[in-house]
Amino acid sequence: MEVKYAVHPDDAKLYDTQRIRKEFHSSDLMGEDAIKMIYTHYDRFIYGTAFPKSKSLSLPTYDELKANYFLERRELGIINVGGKGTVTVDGEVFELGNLEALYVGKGSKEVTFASTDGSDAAQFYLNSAPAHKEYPNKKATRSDANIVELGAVETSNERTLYQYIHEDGIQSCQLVMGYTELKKGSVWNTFPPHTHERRMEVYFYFDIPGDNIVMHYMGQPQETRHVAMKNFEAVVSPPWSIHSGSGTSNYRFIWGMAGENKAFTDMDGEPLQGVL
Ligand SMILES: O=C[C@H](O)[C@@H](O)CC(=O)C(=O)O
Ligand SMILES: [Zn+2]
Repeated sequence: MEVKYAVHPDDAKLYDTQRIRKEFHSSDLMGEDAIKMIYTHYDRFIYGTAFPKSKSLSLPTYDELKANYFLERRELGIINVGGKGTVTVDGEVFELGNLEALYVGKGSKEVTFASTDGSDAAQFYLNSAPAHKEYPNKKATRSDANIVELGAVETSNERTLYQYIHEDGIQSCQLVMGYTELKKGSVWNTFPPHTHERRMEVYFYFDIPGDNIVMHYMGQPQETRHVAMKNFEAVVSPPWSIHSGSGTSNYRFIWGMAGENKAFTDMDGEPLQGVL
C-alpha cells in the first residue's frame, strides 16, 4: 500500500502544489482488474478501490497491517460507483447496484469483488478504519439512506447528502460514510466550510462529467490551498483542515470519516468572511 503520513499544519502551509498533492491527494485510483489501497496515518484510515472488470478480485492482506486477513482488526465500507456487481463476504453474496453501499464488519475473512457485466463493470470505492467490535454486515440502497438536503440554488450549493454508515444508520465502530450529490447548476460542496478536530475525512470525487474539474479547498481556515480534482480522485482532509470544493459543473463525491466520534453535527463551522 502507498502510505501517507500525518502532517503538521505549520508544515503544510509551506508546501507547494506537488508536495500538497503527494501528501494529501490520489489520482489514478480506479485501475482495471486491480485493488488499490492507500494507508493514511490519520486515524489509520485506509481508502481505495476495487475495479473487477474481467475477473473477480479478492481483498488481500498487506504487510503494513501485520494481520492474517484485512478485516482482522478493521471494518470496511463500500459504495459502488459503477455498474452492477457483487461483494461476497465469507460466502454470503451481496448485490450492489450503482450508488448502493455495504458495511463489512470486523472478523470477516474473505471479501471478493465481481462485476455482473464486464462491459458495465462495478467500481467499488472502499473505506476502512480500525475496529474493536463486530457489527453485522449490512447492505443499503439509496432509499435506505438518511437524506439531508443542504444549500440553495441562489448560492449554487444545493445538494443532497445520502448517509449510509452513520450514528442513526448502519452501525460501525468508527467509520462514517455516504455521498453527496450536487443539483444541476450547483457547484459548491460543504460551503460554508467546517473543520472537525475529532475526525479526519477523505473525499472521493466521481461523476464529474467530461473535462470538468472540481477545485477542492483545504488547509486551516485562515491558510487555505486549492487541490485540482478530476474524476475518481481522492483528497485527504486532516482534522485541522477545511474540506470544500467548487466545480465547473455539478458532480458527486463520497465522504468517509473516522476518529473520536461519529456525530455529523460535531463540526466547527467557519464563517465565510473569516476564510483566507
Ligand atoms: O463532515 C461532513 C462532511 O464534510 C460532508 O458530509 C459534508 C458534505 O458532504 C456537504 O456539506 O456537502
Ligand atoms: Zn467534514
